[in-house]
Amino acid sequence: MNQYIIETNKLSKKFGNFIAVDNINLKVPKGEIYGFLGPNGAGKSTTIRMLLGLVRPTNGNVTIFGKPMKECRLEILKKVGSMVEYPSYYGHLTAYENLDLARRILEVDQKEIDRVLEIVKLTDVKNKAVKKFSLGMKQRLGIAQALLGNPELLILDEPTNGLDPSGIHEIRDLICSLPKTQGITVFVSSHILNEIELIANHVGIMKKGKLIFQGTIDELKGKSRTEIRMDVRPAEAALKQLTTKGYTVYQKNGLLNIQDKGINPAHINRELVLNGYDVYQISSQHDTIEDIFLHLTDEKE
Ligand SMILES: Nc1ncnc2c1ncn2[C@@H]1O[C@H](COP(=O)(O)OP(=O)(O)OP(=O)(O)O)[C@@H](O)[C@H]1O
Repeated sequence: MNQYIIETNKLSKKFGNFIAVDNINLKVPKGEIYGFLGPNGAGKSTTIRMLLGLVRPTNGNVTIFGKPMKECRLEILKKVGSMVEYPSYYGHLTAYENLDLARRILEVDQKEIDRVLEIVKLTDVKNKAVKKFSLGMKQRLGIAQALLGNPELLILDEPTNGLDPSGIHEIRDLICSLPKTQGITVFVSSHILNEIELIANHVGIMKKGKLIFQGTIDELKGKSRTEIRMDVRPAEAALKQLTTKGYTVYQKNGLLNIQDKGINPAHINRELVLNGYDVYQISSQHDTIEDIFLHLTDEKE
């Protein structure tokens, strides 16, 4: 079988003349947590709706479990669990009763209810009315519902939206456990990199409908730039010296700055000192992964 659980080929969606999703080629490896990132309006939800067959692509196609969505929709969706909006429940019914309704519609065995409640750690409160649940508990119940029938793939659209830090923590731990304990591949969207960085091994980053990055978290970190700041005198002459050596240098507030990938402050320091410049101060700073994300998704760029 194909090594990718989800693959899209030039997947696109237009609403009138507006291109919400523009030619994206997603590759989601089996057994991994794939973080689907991007600012609000970048096209994440529209993509997810196409993955679930809820929205028809304008162009391109979706392959899940190696099968084409267009022809094998029902067969595929039997093995996919999803939570794409705030889940809605009957507040006066218990967690168990709500899941019982859902599992009847899905035609899965009643035993599934206790299994999924255990995974999301809601067994102790299964007989409590859902109206008494916190938002975090409701989200966990939504994930429990998505797990009914033991899917191979779970698709979650912003599952931590609106949660407090402890609720976020609970959902994060739960998502992290799923590939290991249940062998499930998880595709999860978020507009917050920090959340995804802690759980995902692979990420796709959307900006204005385009997939501008796809790869591992380590590959994303590899895009980090180093910024070197120096107090060198005389500054003008030092700037010329470094420029002739091929560095792109600019002057700001009397200091010289170089911003690039893979530059070494020790090499620059040596170059300056050996050529008779006085280096009063030199510092280097790496982009954090958050800086890289903001830089990639910056609307101005
Ligand atoms: N049915 C629709 N008709 C017209 N435009 C739409 C429709 N659905 C989405 N859009 C537009 O497509 C763009 C992408 O929306 P989408 O919801 O996919 O983004 P998103 O990345 O999920 O952001 P958010 O997190 O805010 O939902 C937005 O500009 C949105 O206004």
